[in-house]
Amino acid sequence: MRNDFFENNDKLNALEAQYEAQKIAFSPIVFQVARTMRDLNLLEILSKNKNGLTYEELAKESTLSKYAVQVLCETALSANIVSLKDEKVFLTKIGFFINSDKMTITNMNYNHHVNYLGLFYLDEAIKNEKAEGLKVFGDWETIYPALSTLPNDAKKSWFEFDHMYSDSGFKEAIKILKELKPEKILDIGGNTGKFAMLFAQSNPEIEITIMDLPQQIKLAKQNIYEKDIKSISTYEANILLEDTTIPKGFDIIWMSQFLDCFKEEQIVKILEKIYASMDNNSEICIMEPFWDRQNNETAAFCVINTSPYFTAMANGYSKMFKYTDFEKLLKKANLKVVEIIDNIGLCQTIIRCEKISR
Ligand SMILES: C[S@@+](CC[C@H](N)C(=O)[O-])C[C@H]1O[C@@H](n2cnc3c(N)ncnc32)[C@H](O)[C@@H]1O
Repeated sequence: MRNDFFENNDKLNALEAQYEAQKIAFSPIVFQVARTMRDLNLLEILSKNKNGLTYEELAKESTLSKYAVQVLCETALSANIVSLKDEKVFLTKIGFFINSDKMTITNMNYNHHVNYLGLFYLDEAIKNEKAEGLKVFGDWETIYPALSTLPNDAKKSWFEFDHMYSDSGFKEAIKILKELKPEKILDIGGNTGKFAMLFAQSNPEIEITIMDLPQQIKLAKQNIYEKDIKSISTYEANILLEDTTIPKGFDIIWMSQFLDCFKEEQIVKILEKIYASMDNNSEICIMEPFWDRQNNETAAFCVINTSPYFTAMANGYSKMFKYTDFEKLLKKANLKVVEIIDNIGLCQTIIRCEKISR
């Protein structure tokens, strides 16, 4: 496992560094231009015209004005999204990824529809430890109860982002959980039931219970009903409330991209609550994208840069973890790590833990 990401990152000379700083200063503009070119089909048109197009030709094919095409293409040129040769515009490899790569498309939609407006309030959110950016969608303390009622584009982009990263690990995760031979699994933060339903479809003999907030359980119940799955039950609860207890009798307590929704003190309390529900044979399986356990720097970059969403939009206080920080919380909750499995799906790690005193 590599863990040297972003080391030695101060090697540029002053001029190079100043240029990099301008890329950051103008990054919202470059972002919006790239997205607009993607959404107005300009990148797609260029991808189909391998011999390049003049601004006039691109304007004609896109039914936009020459001014519109040129203003977008010049920013795209400066960002290496297109190249220009003999007055013709060509799509570069970066342009190709912006237009066609699923991960780039999903990240861009999520940043545009969920984060863009709210991140304006990041400084307030950082100071107040409150999701101040969420006011662009309504009067909410955290995004979780708001998820099912977000504007359509935001809701779709949020779920696509969430599902792309966690779903990519589900198949392997199911195999790993099955090998542990559980009879009953509790899926805390099971959201709309995607994991539970996938699990249940191939393992109908194993009982699985989804625990989540009422708004998500409502959607999960609908999905389970539509698929007519009998082995899934639901439990509506806010895990943070003092009087919420974790039901006993589960062999595996599964949490996928759940604990990153909370601050450190809350995570320890949640783990202690779970600990109290466990018997000597039960174990906790946590799936999280830890930035220091990724297998490449691109993935580490994506995971790290999800954290400011938690600050400005989700709750004001949680983040994506560095594993070396997270393991300290497990210790505090008296849990012993028995196995760490990296490279699950796009970016996930599964940690298996049991009670220290077992
Ligand atoms: C990032 S999503 C992860 C969903 C799913 N496990 C996955 O891997 O895609 C976090 C889930 O935790 C739930 N959640 C957040 N705060 C909660 C709380 N206080 N009590 C119970 N569930 C909560 C959210 O409703 C959401 O479904």
